[in-house]
Amino acid sequence: MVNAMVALDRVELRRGGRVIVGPISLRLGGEGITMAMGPNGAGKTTLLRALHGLERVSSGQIHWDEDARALRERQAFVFQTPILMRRSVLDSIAYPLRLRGVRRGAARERAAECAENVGLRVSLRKDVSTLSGGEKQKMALARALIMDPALLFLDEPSANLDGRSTREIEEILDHFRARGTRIVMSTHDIGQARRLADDVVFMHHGHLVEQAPSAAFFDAPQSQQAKAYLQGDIVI
Ligand SMILES: Nc1ncnc2c1ncn2[C@@H]1O[C@H](COP(=O)(O)OP(=O)(O)OP(=O)(O)O)[C@@H](O)[C@H]1O
Repeated sequence: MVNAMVALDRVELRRGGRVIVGPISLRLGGEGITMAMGPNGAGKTTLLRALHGLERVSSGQIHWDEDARALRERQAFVFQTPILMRRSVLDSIAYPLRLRGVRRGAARERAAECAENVGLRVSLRKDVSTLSGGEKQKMALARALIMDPALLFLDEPSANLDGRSTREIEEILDHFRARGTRIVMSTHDIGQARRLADDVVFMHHGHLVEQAPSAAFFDAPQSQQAKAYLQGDIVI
């Protein structure tokens, strides 16, 4: 297990003629669950996407530690709105394995196990387009987990889920953290953040406002913006 994972050095992302994130400098360690928090439009999704390599950085640098290379070779992203393919649930989950040349029978067998692990209790022969929002999210999580990722990004993974499904997802994430999966995720669910986070990155208007271990952040947030956000007030 690595002790440090990634350092952002004055990273800025500009889109449409304006800065949407940055400049941000921060360092993330190599273990546990980092929770990106902050109001709508704070830049959480953009930050996660940039870390996953989906967004071009306009200036500054993202330095991955030498030891983090092994993590990066096995990374996955669960999007807020799952990407759907015109396939059955089983074949959608199996898809990443099929892409890597795993035979259909073996890939489907593993896909069924992953569906079971995330509590996806539907017929796996169904077309994914017929799933409910929460079921689609679980399908997306199963599809990410089938690769047994070492580094997992999740953008509000339980935004569409009811309480029970949310807890099921949290148990799964807990389980993967315990197995050493490094998780970086975002949520607006403060209860979820308290339950899961090891450390918090709090953003506002594209800037990093605060970064702290979870207990310190929730017990004694330092910034007015974080205090307001945690109290459910409007963040100015
Ligand atoms: N491709 C883009 N072009 C222009 N602006 C963008 C682009 N992507 C994101 N933005 C803007 O950047 C800002 C940050 O967006 P982002 O989705 O990262 O925020 P967020 O913290 O994840 O928000 P939410 O909690 O609402 O999901 C927003 O103002 C958004 O409109």
